[in-house]
Amino acid sequence: MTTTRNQRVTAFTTLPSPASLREEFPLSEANEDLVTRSRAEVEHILSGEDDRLLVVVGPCSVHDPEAALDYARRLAPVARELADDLLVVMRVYFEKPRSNGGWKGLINDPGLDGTHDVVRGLRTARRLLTDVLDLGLPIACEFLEPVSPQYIADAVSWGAIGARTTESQVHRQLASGLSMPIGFKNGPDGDLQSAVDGCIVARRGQVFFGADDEGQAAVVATTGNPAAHIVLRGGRGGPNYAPEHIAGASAKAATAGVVSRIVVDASHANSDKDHVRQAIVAHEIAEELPATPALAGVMLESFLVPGRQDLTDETRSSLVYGQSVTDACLGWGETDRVLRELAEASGARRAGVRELADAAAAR
Ligand SMILES: O=C[C@H](O)[C@H](O)COP(=O)(O)O
Ligand SMILES: C=C(OP(=O)(O)O)C(=O)O
Repeated sequence: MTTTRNQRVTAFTTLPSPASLREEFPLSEANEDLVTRSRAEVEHILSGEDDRLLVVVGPCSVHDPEAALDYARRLAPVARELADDLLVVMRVYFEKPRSNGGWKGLINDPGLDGTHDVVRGLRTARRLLTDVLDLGLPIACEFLEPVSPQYIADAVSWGAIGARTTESQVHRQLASGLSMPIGFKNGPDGDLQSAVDGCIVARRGQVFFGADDEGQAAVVATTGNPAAHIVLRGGRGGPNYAPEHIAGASAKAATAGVVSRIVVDASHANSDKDHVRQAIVAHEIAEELPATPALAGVMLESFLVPGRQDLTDETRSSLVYGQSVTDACLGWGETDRVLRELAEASGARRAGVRELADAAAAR
């Protein structure tokens, strides 16, 4: 007997249903409130109703849930302290898009060793999400696999569609149905139009292939996501975090009828993936912030220990605790300093806006 089916498939492993995993690791009522409230706060920052600065900060990728939680325990009190000026959302990224192969994140390969125990990855991810929420921190994720959001998105307050998938119809459709604001990165080559187009498509209701709560293949119909917005992350031609880049992107977004406030990623091609440079970029953004009204938020890649390390068969058992195995990150000490610098700049911008409003009211 010959067959034309699945000639290159070696295995199908059935996943637990999203509903059963959520039942195993449920969100408490307090955590549901936190997710709902923080999603609304992000939306209000994007619309300008909330004049604080959104800061999406945390490891490039989670490879060690204990170290990520350790990081969250340090971030949570700082986030609370700076909450008048910043809305801090922690990067808890489980899915990594790779340029030319490599480890694809904790959900895909929680053992970091090519064993790809995805069911364990989903459980580990969900447990960490609930632990981070328990500390009072809202969560940011990149969504990469079209079905994985069903397992984790209820815990997420800000989502990204990454540079490598911003042109993908599958990801744009997915964003149209996600319950939180979604940032579309500009393309790896620096192309802004792909992010604008992503926002346009995501704003509209879509019909596409997906999975329902029971994990059953389904046709998904969505309302559209009005909070889809642009994230500037630099490109092959260089960085794009300067005030003129932000103003240009904002004008382009406004013309296209999408959210015109912008998030800037201080990492990736805006800092040439150099964590030392990332702190300089964040400093420049802070300096310009009072005169950059269209800037809604900043993304930082940060972990406990500065820099990055290679994940290989040789290093797997002796990895440095709290250091990134993907992109280089700011260390905790520098992160704390940068967050305070951004809070001060955001405070100055808020005071300036209030002064202008008072002056207008007095006229
Ligand atoms: O943020 C992470 C990385 O920039 C992205 O996943 C690509 O990484 P790579 O170029 O090392 O594959
Ligand atoms: C992969 C990421 O970024 P980008 O899509 O901008 O490369 C990321 O933020 O982890």
